[in-house]
Amino acid sequence: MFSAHTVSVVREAEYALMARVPDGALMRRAAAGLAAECVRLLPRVYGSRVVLLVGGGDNGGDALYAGALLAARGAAVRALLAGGSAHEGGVGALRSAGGRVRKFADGEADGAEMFDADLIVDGLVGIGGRGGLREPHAALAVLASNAPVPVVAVDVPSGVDADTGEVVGAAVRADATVTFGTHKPGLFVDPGAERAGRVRLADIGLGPELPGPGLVCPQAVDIASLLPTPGAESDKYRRGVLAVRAGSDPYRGAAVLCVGGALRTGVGMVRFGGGKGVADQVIGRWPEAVADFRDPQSSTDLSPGRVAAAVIGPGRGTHPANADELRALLDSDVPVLVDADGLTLLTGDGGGPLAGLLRERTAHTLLTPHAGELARLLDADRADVEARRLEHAARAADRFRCTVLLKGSTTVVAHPGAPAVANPTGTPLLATAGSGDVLAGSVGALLASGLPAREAAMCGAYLHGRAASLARGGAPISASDLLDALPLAVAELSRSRRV
Ligand SMILES: NC(=O)C1=CN([C@@H]2O[C@H](COP(=O)(O)OP(=O)(O)OC[C@H]3O[C@@H](n4cnc5c(N)ncnc54)[C@H](O)[C@@H]3O)[C@@H](O)[C@H]2O)[C@@H](O)CC1
Ligand SMILES: Nc1ncnc2c1ncn2[C@@H]1O[C@H](COP(=O)(O)OP(=O)(O)O)[C@@H](O)[C@H]1O
Ligand SMILES: [K+]
Repeated sequence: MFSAHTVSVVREAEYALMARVPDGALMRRAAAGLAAECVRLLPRVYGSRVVLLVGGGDNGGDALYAGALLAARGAAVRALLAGGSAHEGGVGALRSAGGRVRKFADGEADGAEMFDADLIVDGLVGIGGRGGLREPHAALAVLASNAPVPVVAVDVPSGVDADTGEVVGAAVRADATVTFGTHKPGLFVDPGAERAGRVRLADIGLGPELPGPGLVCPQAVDIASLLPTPGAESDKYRRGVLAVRAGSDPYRGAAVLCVGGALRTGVGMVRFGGGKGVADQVIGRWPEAVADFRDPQSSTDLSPGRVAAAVIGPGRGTHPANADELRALLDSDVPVLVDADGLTLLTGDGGGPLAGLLRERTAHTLLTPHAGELARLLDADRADVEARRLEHAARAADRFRCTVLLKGSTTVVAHPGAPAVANPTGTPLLATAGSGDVLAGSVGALLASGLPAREAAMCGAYLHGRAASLARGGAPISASDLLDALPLAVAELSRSRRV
């Protein structure tokens, strides 16, 4: 599990560590880690051309000391200083090692050194960056991103907010980022994650000073250890029965995809509740599902003994009868996942009785909105939700006192009082109709297997993203392809558990 800490936490930890180590030791450790990554990225060090982009703070200092280490090994290192001042010790070290330093003039559009370089090191701003990049930093960031040369970012790509991943205006697009002491949340959450490239953590001895993380990014082994596996004594009831309330006459496919997502993730049984037209379609595709034609609003089917969890919403409709159905589910003691039309009902909940029920629930509850749905739930702007995904998911989790999985370019999971989760898997190919219905079924299956909502959400999002990558080897996929690939993703994780 990768851990990330916010800037204020990192600063506090750094102060505590600095009190115990000699002056300048941390920067030298950081520079050594950065230089090692540069060596990995260069075809060879001796005779290579390295350009450092250097801002006025310690981020620039790291770049300068790393440049000095490379210059000492025979690289031709040039530093372009953005602004009037730069870390004095770093400038001195680079010059002593044979590197050259020049100021990048305001309004200069050239930066020719960059286009001839073998590597560009982005030391414009790190965790001290505030707001969008100013000039000449912004111009340098654009030139570096356009040069056909690998870029390594120091601590965070300049222009990316380290805490949120937000990008306002120009930002460096790095091939690799060397981050110090701990990961920063913005390296795992888009749009920042997309700018960071491959992220490597350089140890500067900060670990003992750090409290628990603010955000985690689970890896295959973490998901594998959470994933329920049937044991010798398992039967279909012990493995978990999932109630699916998805689909309606106009949207029958949503029911088929949601039930399929559950079955292909692994569940004891799916009980599908809905009208005859849609139920026939579900059973036609998935004969192993059990169709329930009883009044869907009746809560008699919702005792925890009968079903272990329920999914409601995909393609279900937003009529008053659907609101009654949702109310009955929220009123039960069964873990519930609310998606799509279920979220719309929550949004249009005049006076908030449904939201009130949500807040009072003691059973696990999970909302799975995309950015548009979350914006409506919070009465916020969709663009703001996409720019600052963690903040908005956390706000919804606090407001509704439940777990929130926000879908999109980076899927994030928020749960009151627990570290946020950034999902590392997935591809933009997932942006295709019906893939959210598959996710809802898949996460529902994990809830029914007994995982708590936060863990079910992180496992389901991980599997869904892996399934998309495995489905057609990078070619476009449809939601149905995801169903075929989900078992491959589960099997891949099972293998990683055995290693
Ligand atoms: N504090 C420590 O113990 C350590 C810090 N380290 C490095 O130090 C960095 C933090 O250094 P600083 O606190 O000096 O901060 P930074 O160097 O990240 O940024 C501050 C500088 O950037 C300028 N700046 C801020 N926002 C800007 C914007 N939007 N446009 C243009 N210029 C902007 C400021 O005027 C200032 O000159 C870390 O990211 C890391 O690279 C490492 O050396 C490890 C140890
Ligand atoms: N740009 C993207 N990159 C990665 N995943 C994405 C992207 N856009 C959407 N997704 C994923 O695709 C799925 C789409 O779900 P959703 O928006 O509910 O669509 P639908 O309602 O058509 O099923 C979600 O799992 C989401 O995280
Ligand atoms: K940087």
